[in-house]
Amino acid sequence: MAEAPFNKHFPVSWEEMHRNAKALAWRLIDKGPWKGIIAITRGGLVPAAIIARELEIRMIDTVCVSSYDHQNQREAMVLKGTEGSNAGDGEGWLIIDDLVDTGKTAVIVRKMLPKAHFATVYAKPAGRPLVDTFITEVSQDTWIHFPWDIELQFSQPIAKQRNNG
Ligand SMILES: O=P(O)(O)OC[C@H]1O[C@H](OP(=O)(O)OP(=O)(O)O)[C@H](O)[C@@H]1O
Ligand SMILES: O=c1[nH]c(=O)c2nc[nH]c2[nH]1
Ligand SMILES: [Mg+2]
Repeated sequence: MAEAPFNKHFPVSWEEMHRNAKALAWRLIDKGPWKGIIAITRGGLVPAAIIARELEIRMIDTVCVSSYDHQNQREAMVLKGTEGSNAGDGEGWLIIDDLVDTGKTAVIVRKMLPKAHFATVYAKPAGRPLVDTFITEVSQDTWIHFPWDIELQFSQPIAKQRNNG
């Protein structure tokens, strides 16, 4: 699959992630009650844990999907679906992921749980129509760097990043 041109970089700290996941919990509390959460691994695990804590949800399961090797999107692999969970068609359940980008992962998981409420912390325009609730939108050519993927190091001035395309 062609490599997406990510011209902009959007690093997210643990504090921002916590704050935004909590903001998502605030949006979701009045849309409940929720029977449980399906976290899309691995990125959905962190916001799912924060939302589960805030909404006092203890029924949590996973759908395991992998579709990127770092920034290169490839065919999505479903490593585990909803078999064994009691989510049924998803009615009353929350699906949580860190972000929706092209929306491919969301399409796959929505098919498994057509009646679930799909919520992400971040959304890019191509995936946005597939999400019921999200907090922050970034442009399609932005790569979001999550705190579990990064470490502190020197960063180029924005002007230099622009010049390098
Ligand atoms: O909207 P899409 O274009 O499908 O991209 C979004 C998905 O990609 C990332 O997961 P990834 O497949 O990289 O696996 P990971 O969560 O284990 O890092 C991210 O966590 C979303 O699940
Ligand atoms: O860490 C990530 N940042 C992103 O912007 C992204 N898009 C798809 N998958 C992603 N993973
Ligand atoms: Mg993921």
